[in-house]
Amino acid sequence: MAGKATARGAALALIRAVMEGGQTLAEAEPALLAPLAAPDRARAGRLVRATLRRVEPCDRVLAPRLRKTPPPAVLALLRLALTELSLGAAPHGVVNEAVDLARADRKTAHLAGLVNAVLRGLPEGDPLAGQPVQKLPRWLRQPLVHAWGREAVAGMEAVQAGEPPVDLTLRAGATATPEGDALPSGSLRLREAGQLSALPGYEAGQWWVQDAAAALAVRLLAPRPGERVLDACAAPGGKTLQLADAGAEVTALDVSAARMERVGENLARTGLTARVVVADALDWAPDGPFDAILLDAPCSATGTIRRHPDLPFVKDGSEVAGLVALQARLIDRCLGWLRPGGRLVFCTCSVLPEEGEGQLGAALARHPGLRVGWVDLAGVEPGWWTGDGGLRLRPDYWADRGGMDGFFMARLEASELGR
Ligand SMILES: C[S@@+](CC[C@H](N)C(=O)[O-])C[C@H]1O[C@@H](n2cnc3c(N)ncnc32)[C@H](O)[C@@H]1O
Repeated sequence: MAGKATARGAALALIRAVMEGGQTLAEAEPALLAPLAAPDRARAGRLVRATLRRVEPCDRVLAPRLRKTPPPAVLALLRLALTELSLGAAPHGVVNEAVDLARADRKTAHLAGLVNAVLRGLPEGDPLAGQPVQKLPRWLRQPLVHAWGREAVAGMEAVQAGEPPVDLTLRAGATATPEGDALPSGSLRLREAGQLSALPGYEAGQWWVQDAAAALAVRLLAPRPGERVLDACAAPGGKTLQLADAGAEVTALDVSAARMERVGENLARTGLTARVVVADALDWAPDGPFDAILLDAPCSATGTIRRHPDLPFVKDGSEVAGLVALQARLIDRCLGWLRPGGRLVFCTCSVLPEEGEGQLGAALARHPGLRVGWVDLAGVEPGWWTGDGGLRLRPDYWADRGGMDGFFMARLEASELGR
C-alpha cells in the first residue's frame, strides 16, 4: 500500500513496517515520517503507537465482522481506523480516509468495499469499549508471571495500554520550568506534553526528557563535584547530563557513533560538559581509575514497552541470553576501572530478573570482595528494594500517576575488591 504523505498514511506504513517488516519504530520512522510536516509527524507517531497498544482488542472486535482474515495491509488499515475511532476521531473522516488508503494500493483496492462495510457496520461510540487490554507476548509474559505474579503482570499490561506521561529531569537550580506535577523522586511529570521545544526552559537547557525511574540510577550513584565518573554506555545521554549537572568530571563512552551524536546535541543544548568517547567498552581502557561508574547496560528494554509498544512485535526473546552474557562481561570490565573504594551502579531498563536480580547475584558470587551499597532515595518505597540490596522498579508502580519504566539498579561498592 503506497504511504500517502498524510499522518494516517504514514501511521499505516509504520504499523506495517513493525508488524510485517519486523522493524522497530526507531528504525522505520526516520524515512517514513520524513515527507510530513512536524505536526503530522507527531500525529503519525501517536497514531502508530496507539494502534500497536490495541492490536489485540481491535482483532477481537474485527473477528466476528470478517469471514476470513484479510491481507495484512487491510488488517493494519482496519486496526488503525478502530484505534482512531476509539480515541474519539470523527467517524466519517476516519472511514473515508481508510477507504481512500485501501483504494490507493492496487493490492488492496479490491477490498476497499470490505473496509467501508466493516467500519460503517461498527456501533456508534468507542468500538473498543469494554475490551480487555492487550497482553504481553507469551515469551515475555510467562517469565514475568513466574517472577512477579499474575496480578503484577496484569498491572503492567494496564499501564502499557495507555499513553505514557512525559517526565523531565530538571537541572540543579532550574528557574524556567513547564507546568507539571513534582514526583516524590524529584522528576517533573508534565500534565500536557505537546511540542516540547516550545516549553519554558527548553532553549536554555534547563531540563531534559527522562523517565522518572531512569533518573534514579544517577541518584543511586550519588556523584559529587569534581569526581572522575564514567558513563560506560552513555547514549543518548540522559544520565550523562545528570552526572555532568552534579559537577562530576564525566567521560561518556558508547559504542554507537550515531547514538553518540545525540549525547553531543544534549550537552550542547544544556551547556553541560563531558568528554565524549566512541568505543567498545570491551576494548577501550581508561587512562586512570574512576571514582564512580554508571553502567546502564544494553538489555532487552522490556521495561520500556509503554514508551515502545513496537517492541513486543519485533522481539521474541532470543537475544536475551546474549545480552545477559554481555552485561556480565561489562560489569567485570568496569569493576576493574574503579579506584579502591569506588562504586559502580549497574542498571538495565528490563523487567526480566535475569537482567537484574540474577545479574546482581552472579556479580556478587564472581567478586567476593564486592558489597551492595545503599542510598536513601527520595520517593522510593521500602518494598522496591530487593533482599540483595538492588532496586526493582516496575511499570505498574505509581500506576495511578501513569506508571514508570521498568528498571533494575544496584550500587556495587568495591572497597575490598581483589584487584
Ligand atoms: C540502555 S542504552 C544507554 C542509555 C543511556 N545511558 C541514557 O541514559 O541515555 C545502552 C547503550 O549501550 C551501548 N552499548 C552497547 N554495547 C556497548 C559496548 N560494548 N560498549 C559501549 N557501549 C555499548 C548502546 O549503544 C546503547 O547506547
